Amino acid sequence: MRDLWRLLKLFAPYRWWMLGGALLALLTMLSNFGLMTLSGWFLASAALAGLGGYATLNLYNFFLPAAGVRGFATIRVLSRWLERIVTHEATFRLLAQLRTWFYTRLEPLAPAGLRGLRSGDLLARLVADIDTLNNFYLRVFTPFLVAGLASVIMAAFFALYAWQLGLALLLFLLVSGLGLPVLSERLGARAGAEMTQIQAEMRVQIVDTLQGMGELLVANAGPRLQGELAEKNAQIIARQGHLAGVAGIGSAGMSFMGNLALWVILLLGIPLVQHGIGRAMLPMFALGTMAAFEAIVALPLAFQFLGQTRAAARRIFAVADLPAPFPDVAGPAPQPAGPDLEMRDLRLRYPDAQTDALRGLSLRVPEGSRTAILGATGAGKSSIVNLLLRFYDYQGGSARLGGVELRDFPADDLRRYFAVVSQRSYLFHSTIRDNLLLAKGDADEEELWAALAAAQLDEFVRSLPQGLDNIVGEGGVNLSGGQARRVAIARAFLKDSPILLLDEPTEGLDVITEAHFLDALKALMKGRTVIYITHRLLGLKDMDQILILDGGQVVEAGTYAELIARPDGRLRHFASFRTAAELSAT
Ligand SMILES: Nc1ncnc2c1ncn2[C@@H]1O[C@H](COP(=O)(O)OP(=O)(O)OP(=O)(O)O)[C@@H](O)[C@H]1O
Repeated sequence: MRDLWRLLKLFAPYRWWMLGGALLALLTMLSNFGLMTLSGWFLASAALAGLGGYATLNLYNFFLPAAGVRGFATIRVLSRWLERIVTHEATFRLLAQLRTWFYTRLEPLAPAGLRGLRSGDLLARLVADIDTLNNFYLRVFTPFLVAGLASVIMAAFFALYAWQLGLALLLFLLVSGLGLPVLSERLGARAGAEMTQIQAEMRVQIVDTLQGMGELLVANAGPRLQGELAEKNAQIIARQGHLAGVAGIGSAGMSFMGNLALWVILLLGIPLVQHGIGRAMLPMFALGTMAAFEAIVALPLAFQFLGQTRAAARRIFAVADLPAPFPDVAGPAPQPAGPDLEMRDLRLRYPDAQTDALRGLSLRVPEGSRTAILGATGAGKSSIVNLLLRFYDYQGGSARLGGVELRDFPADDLRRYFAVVSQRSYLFHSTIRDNLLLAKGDADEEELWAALAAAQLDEFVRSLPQGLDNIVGEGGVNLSGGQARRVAIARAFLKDSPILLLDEPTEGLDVITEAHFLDALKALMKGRTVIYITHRLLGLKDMDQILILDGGQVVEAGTYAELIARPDGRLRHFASFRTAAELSAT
């Protein structure tokens, strides 16, 4: 229940929308009850008046009850219409509120704090669990509130005429509205929980399978995975069958109780008629009982959703409550003296790792200079980028931007100083325009084209049927590797940050594309402080310094000319290997 209470608190800004929708639903329910009871009484009275002959007919006032019936019917239609509008509006607002709230909780966690979660699991929580929570208002909160209030009001109405009838109706509504759903929930709880679990596992497996589709095809592992998925599917179908059976028992039970209530009310009512209650009252109670049951028919489903909502709330809050991997500072942004970087004796260890990725790293990158970082796989090059962007915290030493410790910047503010072009620069499944606007949301058409021109991609984009509005496909599949990276360059132009981080930007490109690509990069480097992480030789001569990393430390530093001149130097060694490898590849 604590989770549901927390959910309600989260929805507090929209409480008037929620209450408004629920009260309109109550009005619909009560006007239906009014319509049925008044119609029952009216028809019976009219019939009795007819039986009494002409004299009684003249005494009988038809007009007032007929107007009442019309009034109730009109109110029922209008309130239902308004209820739909208000509850839908409330639902959309709550959904938006939930998604933004969850995203704001998730953002500070990424990437370090989300390491334990698989992407399929996260996706399920983001999409399916949030949707389930969204059911809370429409399928749990409103039905319970309406059923509770309507039952009391309807039973009180019966009790005005005879307390026995009011009590009987209330008891029937309580037993049917709470007892039957609780029984159904008990019967279906295990299957429901198992189904949620299997569905979650299946979602994780499907996302994983889709991501690794190429490998699976090559390894011919498709049939085995299909078999596993079919097995899970069969397990889900079996649970669905069980739940459908339970739902069937629930709705049959509800019908049975409704009819039983009708009989009991009639049996209680007949002696009351003999003791003075008007005869026309009996049909009124009968139809009223049938209408009263409409208030509780949604409860079995509400109970089912209650279970699902609690499970989804638990899962969502479990992620939202994950501790931030390191505290982010709030408050005014510090003012660094300039875009120069200095690291001293820096130590970085990834969470759960046994050893440090950076151990005692020291380097200095003066403002406006160009630094290349070389090193074997695992030497710690990308860890420097992770550290500068505050994706991970450092445990020892110091790292400063313009004299200010990185830890003293709010992370968002620090990231404004950096633009990144890497081999993994991600393109979203959207238009080229949207992918560019990511870097500068308010960029106008002219700025976008200027950035594309600087990245030497304008001609290509102009040649596309929809130009800037062409879809790039998931991860940029509709673009070549070189084009996708030029979009990343254009983004960096738009962002216009003083420091440029290039993390193996030409990796995977052929030699000619690489040379052209470097031309576009050179334009981007102009006037900026540059850190260029690479496995390639191209472009190294233009660097002011080259740092060679090994085991998370700088082991050699100097200009290209200095380092290549060292007979036993690593650059020389690397260059001979690289040239041999590049030659043998041609
Ligand atoms: N997100 C991470 N979580 C845990 N360990 C990591 C993570 N990223 C890197 N490491 C580890 O930290 C060490 C340094 O990795 P890093 O990616 O910085 O090396 P690199 O020099 O960039 O290598 P490459 O040239 O292959 O990209 C490696 O041992 C690696 O396994």
